[in-house]
Amino acid sequence: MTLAVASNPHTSTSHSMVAFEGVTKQFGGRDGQSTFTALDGVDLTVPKGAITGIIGRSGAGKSTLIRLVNGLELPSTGKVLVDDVDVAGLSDAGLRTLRRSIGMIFQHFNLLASRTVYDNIALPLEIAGLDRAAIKARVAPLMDLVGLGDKAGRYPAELSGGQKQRVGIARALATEPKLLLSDEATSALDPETTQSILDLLKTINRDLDLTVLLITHEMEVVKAIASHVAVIDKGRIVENGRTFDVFTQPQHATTQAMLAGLTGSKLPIWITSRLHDSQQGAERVYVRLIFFGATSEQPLVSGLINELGVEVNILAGTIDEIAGEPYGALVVSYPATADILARAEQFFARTGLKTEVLGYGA
Ligand SMILES: Nc1ncnc2c1ncn2[C@@H]1O[C@H](COP(=O)(O)OP(=O)(O)OP(=O)(O)O)[C@@H](O)[C@H]1O
Repeated sequence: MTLAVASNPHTSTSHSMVAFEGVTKQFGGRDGQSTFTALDGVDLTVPKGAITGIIGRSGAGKSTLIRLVNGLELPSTGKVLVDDVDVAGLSDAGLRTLRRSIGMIFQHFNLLASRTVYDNIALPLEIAGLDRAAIKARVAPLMDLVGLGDKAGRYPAELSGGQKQRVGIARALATEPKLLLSDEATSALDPETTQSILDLLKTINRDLDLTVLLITHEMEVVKAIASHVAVIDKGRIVENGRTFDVFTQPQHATTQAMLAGLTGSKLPIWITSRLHDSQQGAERVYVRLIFFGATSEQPLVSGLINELGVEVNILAGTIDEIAGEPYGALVVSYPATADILARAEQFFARTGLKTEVLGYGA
């Protein structure tokens, strides 16, 4: 572990690869300019060995957050620790060592057009002063790992977007980093290519035990591979935790808005238009049934129908996977008589099925 320093005996026992502690970042303020607060009191830990997503809209502060990790920016107040080392306290040599231990991939790949695939991947190793034999020993297996074993002599202009990002990933891995930063790495790719790059990142995370911190504005990316997520809005972390928890029970309005449609939370207009809040005189109740964990594997819809002894209409739904865990949401309606409502409540309590009453209607 290249970053371990003698003054910190706890480095190997820490569970966080990156820790933001009360980080604020302001820009401007000189020559009469007004200051702009890009990050405001950010507290966040990035667990070792996991894939963590930071999601937010354009201008939320994602790039600033990532640039603080490799010391391209320094916090105005607070601390950024990488493997327990305070980035702001590093000497130039320490900063160079830090940057070699952090790989980075970009939305537009940032390959050198005049260099072949092999030479692009070799570049960080040349800069680090490795000899030709050592470079070859490192680059050849990396090309195989990213599936470009037969493209060594090709130039970036001869590659597809997905292949370019594979070169970017191999280059990022050349110095055997412990942390990979991904800045919108799939935003310029089509959905199918995005999926193949996300699969590759997942494989690398697992096989190389590499911590991944990715920033994105695409919920799909987080949902597909990130076990942990932080939602950033106007420079503040408004919500964070396990992706499954945040996506199935979003607490903040920004998260809810960004998730609309992704996890079956947005209802079709033909349903919302017939709903009202009052139970008074309503014929039917509209309920969202949420399946996850143990409840995703049981025949609970047929159980509900049997229990109530009336027809249950299924109106909308989604069955999906979030960060590798099954998740489903079904919107159903059934008669809103006192007896049936009470029996449904009992059924939900007994089975542990999570539900949400959406409203009442005809
Ligand atoms: N060097 C700088 N000087 C002044 N303002 C800056 C600087 N860097 C970033 N900002 C401002 O800080 C805010 C956050 O920018 P940042 O690039 O971190 O957002 P982002 O979430 O990555 O957005 P995007 O997805 O559009 O890249 C923006 O309003 C931006 O204009």
